[in-house]
Amino acid sequence: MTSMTMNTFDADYDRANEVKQFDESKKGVKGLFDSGLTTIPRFFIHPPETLSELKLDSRAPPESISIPVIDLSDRHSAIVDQISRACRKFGFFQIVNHGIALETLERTVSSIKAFHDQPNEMKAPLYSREPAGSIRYFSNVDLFYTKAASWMDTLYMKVEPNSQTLKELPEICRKEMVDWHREVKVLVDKLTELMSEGLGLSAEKLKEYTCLEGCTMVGNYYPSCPQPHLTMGNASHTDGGVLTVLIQDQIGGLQVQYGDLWVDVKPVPGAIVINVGDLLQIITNDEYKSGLHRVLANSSGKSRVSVAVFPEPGKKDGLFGPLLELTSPNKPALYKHFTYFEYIGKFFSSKVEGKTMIDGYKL
Ligand SMILES: O=C(O)CCC(=O)C(=O)O
Ligand SMILES: [Fe+2]
Repeated sequence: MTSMTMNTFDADYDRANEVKQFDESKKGVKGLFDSGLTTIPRFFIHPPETLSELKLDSRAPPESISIPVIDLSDRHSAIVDQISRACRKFGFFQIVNHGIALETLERTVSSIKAFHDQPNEMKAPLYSREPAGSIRYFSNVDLFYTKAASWMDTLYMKVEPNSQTLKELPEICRKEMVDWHREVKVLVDKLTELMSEGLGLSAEKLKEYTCLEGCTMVGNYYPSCPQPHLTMGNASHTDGGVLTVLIQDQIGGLQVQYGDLWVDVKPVPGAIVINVGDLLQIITNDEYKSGLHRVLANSSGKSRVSVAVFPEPGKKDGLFGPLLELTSPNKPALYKHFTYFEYIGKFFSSKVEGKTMIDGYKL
């Protein structure tokens, strides 16, 4: 343990005050980066356990362990089979030949980059942690809960069920995000069918059960970090929802845990990353896995951008739990039932790191 990492957790260090000042500046990590700093503020330094694990990165996984890239123009049965296997093994896969133009993906990512690259005066009015705010920007969703902040800023956009909020999107990315939202809805429809078939269920089953009428989109921005070995881009977590649709630029840094290895989700031009969320792991009674993932602090010299879409169940009073079809005397339900309202309330009042909603509902 170096003295520097020890200092982070020193009693003398007025962490609470530094974090508060950072938040009140409304400038985000981008603001820190623009100030030209060469050492990161201490509250970004991750604990020794996390940092020592980063050093193990040289243990690259064997070639045979890689996140599948699935060709959606393949034979239907082959696609279902590959998706089913990827959801069971990693909870992550990428898709190509999905019918969405490369140019559309690039425009979406560029528009989010343009939002974050604006002068601070343009973004500061949107900086907020007000949970009810549909369109807002912040650095670290869990800044006041987490032990160590991560080197990222986020534009948060809750665009459904109230689609009027699409009109409130920042002008600089409005058209692009409206277009992306439309494309993703069609894609999610198709994916839930394939994932449902991959469980041996009818194509419509998962869609009907989850009723994905809500939607949150996030535009993540990871400025280059002067001390990438001391922090994270995005601390390890699982996503809480049913599935996540993610696009990333070509910089890289997203990794998925498999056993005790971290496997890269390598940027593939034109590919879309899909991952299983905690709710889907619960619904499928552990047939599908919600993959633990993280993003390394970016040291490329350029800012990394990703755009994640989280479709959400529309009915908050709806009950969720393992599907009856996926339980049997040999494999009883592993989770209790709960309302989505209760679930989402818990989700937003905890830190991101190591987060999993799974444990709270185990029987
Ligand atoms: O930036 C990435 O590649 C991943 C983002 C992510 O995990 C998230 O927004 O939940
Ligand atoms: Fe995530």
